Amino acid sequence: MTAATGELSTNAAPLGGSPTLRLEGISKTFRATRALDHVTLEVRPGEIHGLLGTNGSGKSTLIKVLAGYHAPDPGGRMTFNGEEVSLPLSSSDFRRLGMSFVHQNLGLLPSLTVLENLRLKQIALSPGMHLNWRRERAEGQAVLDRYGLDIPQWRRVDELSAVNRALLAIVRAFEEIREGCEATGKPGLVLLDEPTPFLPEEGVARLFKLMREIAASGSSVLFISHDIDEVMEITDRATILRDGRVSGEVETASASHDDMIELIIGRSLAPAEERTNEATAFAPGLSITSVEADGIAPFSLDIGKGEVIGLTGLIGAGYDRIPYLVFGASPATAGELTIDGRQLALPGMTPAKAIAENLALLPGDREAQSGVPSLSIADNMLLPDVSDWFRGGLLRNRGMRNEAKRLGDAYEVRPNDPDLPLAALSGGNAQKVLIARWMKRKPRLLLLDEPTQGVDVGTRARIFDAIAAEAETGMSVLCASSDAEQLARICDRVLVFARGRVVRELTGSQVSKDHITQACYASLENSDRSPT
Ligand SMILES: Nc1ncnc2c1ncn2[C@@H]1O[C@H](COP(=O)(O)OP(=O)(O)OP(=O)(O)O)[C@@H](O)[C@H]1O
Repeated sequence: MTAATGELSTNAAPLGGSPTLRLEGISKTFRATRALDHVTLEVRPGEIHGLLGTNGSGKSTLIKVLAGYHAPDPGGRMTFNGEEVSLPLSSSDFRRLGMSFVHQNLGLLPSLTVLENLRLKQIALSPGMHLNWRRERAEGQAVLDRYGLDIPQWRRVDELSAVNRALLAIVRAFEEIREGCEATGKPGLVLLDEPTPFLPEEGVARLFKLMREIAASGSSVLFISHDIDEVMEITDRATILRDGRVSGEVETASASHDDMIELIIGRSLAPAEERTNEATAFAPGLSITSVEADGIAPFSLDIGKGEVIGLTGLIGAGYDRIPYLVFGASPATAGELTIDGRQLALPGMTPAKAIAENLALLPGDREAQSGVPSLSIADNMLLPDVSDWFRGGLLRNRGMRNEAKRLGDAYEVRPNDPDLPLAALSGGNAQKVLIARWMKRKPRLLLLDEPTQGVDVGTRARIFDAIAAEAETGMSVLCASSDAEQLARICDRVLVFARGRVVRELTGSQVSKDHITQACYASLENSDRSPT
C-alpha cells in the first residue's frame, strides 16, 4: 500500500456540519422479534465510525435496512448529506447518494479476474462486441495504482490471498462512490460489515491504512466488528447496540476497553485467570503420526487427555488444514491416528468414521459446511444424536425441544426458541448452536477451526470457559486459529506453522498473545513462498 492520501481525494467539502448519514428512530420487527428499536445513528464527514454489539443486537439488520434489503417499520427518518431520503433505498439511490457496501462474504465473483471484478459494472453495461478491453485494462490498472494494490489484473479472485480479496472488495466499494463524490463534491460512505475476521495482523494493518485514506479524502466509513481492540484502534467514534437499541455512543479516544465491554454486554467481564509459567503434564491421549497431504509436510503430535493445543501461523501456512485431515473431511495422503492403542489410517478416514470414534469438527466455513439453515435450532443441535430421541419407534419431540432449550440457555442463543429455523438467527447465534451441538456430545477429540469468529465478547468468554470445563473432564482439543488472544486464553501448547510444517512450539508462559504473534511473524522471515 503506497498510495498517497492526496491521490484519493474526492474533493468532498464539509457540508456546514451536516452529518454524512443520520438515522433517526429506525425500527424493524420480524414477527415477534424487535430487531431494531428506534435506533439513532450519526456518521460525520471524514469519520471512521464503529458499530458494535452482541450477537443478535441488530447490526446486520441495520446494514440490511441501509442496503435496501429490509424495509424498516414506518416512522424512521434518514438524511444523507442533509438530504431527506425515503426508505427503503433502491440501488439507484446508493449510486446517487454515494453509498457502497462490503458485506461479510465480500460480494466478489471468485471465478472472474481482478479486472472483471473491478470493472464489472462497466463491462456488464457495454453493448455486445463494443467492449474496449484495452481501455478497461488501463482503467483497471489506474484503480489498482491509485490504491497501491499490487495484484495482477488477470489473476482470478479465487487465487488471491484472503487479505488481497478483502482489499480488492474495499477498493471496489470506494471506487463505486468516488466518481459520484467527485461529481457532486459531497462526501460518500463505505459500509464494512466485519471484513477483518481471519486476517493476520499485517492484513488488518493494510485494511486500516486504506480506511484512513478514505476518511482523509472526506468520505466516511461505517465499520462493524466484534474486535474491540480493532475498533479502538481505527474508529473516531462508535455506536453500540444492545437488544436492538442504542446502548451508547462514544468518542473512541476517550473510552476504555472496559467501557466498551460494559456498553456491549451490559456488565463487566471477569478478568481472565493468570497463566502459570509451568507447562502442565497430561496423561497420554491420542497420537497423530506423520499425517501428510499436498502442501503439508509429515506432521506428528501426541495430544494428552484434557490438553488444548493451538495450531497457528500466517495465512497459507497450512495449520488450518490439519483438523480437516484428521477428521477425514479432506484427503490425507499418509498418516495414522492412534486411539486406545488402535491405529486408524488417515487416508481412509471419513467424517462418518471420525464421528464413530467420537471425534468432532467445527469447521471455519460454517455456512457452507456445518449447519442446515432450513432446519430448526433443535434439529441442528441434536441431529448427530437423533437416534437417542427415539422410543418405541417414535421421536420424542418434547424431550428434544427441552434439551435444545437447555443448551440454548447455556450458550446464550438468542432468541432461544428451539423451533426457529437456523436461518432466522444472526450469524453469531447460529455459531453458538453449532458449538453447543458438538460440545454436548463430549467428544474425545474436539477439532476446531476459528471457533469464536463472529461471536460476541461475552459469549466468547463463555465458550472459553466451556472448553476449559470439558478439557478438565478429559476432552482433548486441537484448535486452528489466527486469533492469538484466543489461543493464549485456551491453549496449553501452541504450534506455529510456516510453509506446511511446524516451525515453533510454544509452551507454559510462552503461550501469550504477544509471543504467539511474534512467533507467527518470525516464521515469515524464513518463508519464501507466500500466496499473492
Ligand atoms: N430474516 C429474519 N427473520 C427473523 N428474525 C430475524 C431475521 N433477521 C434477523 N432476525 C433477528 O433479528 C435480531 C437481530 O439480528 P442481526 O442479524 O441484525 O444481529 P447482529 O447484531 O448482526 O448479530 P451477529 O453479530 O451475530 O451477526 C436477531 O434476534 C435475529 O434472530
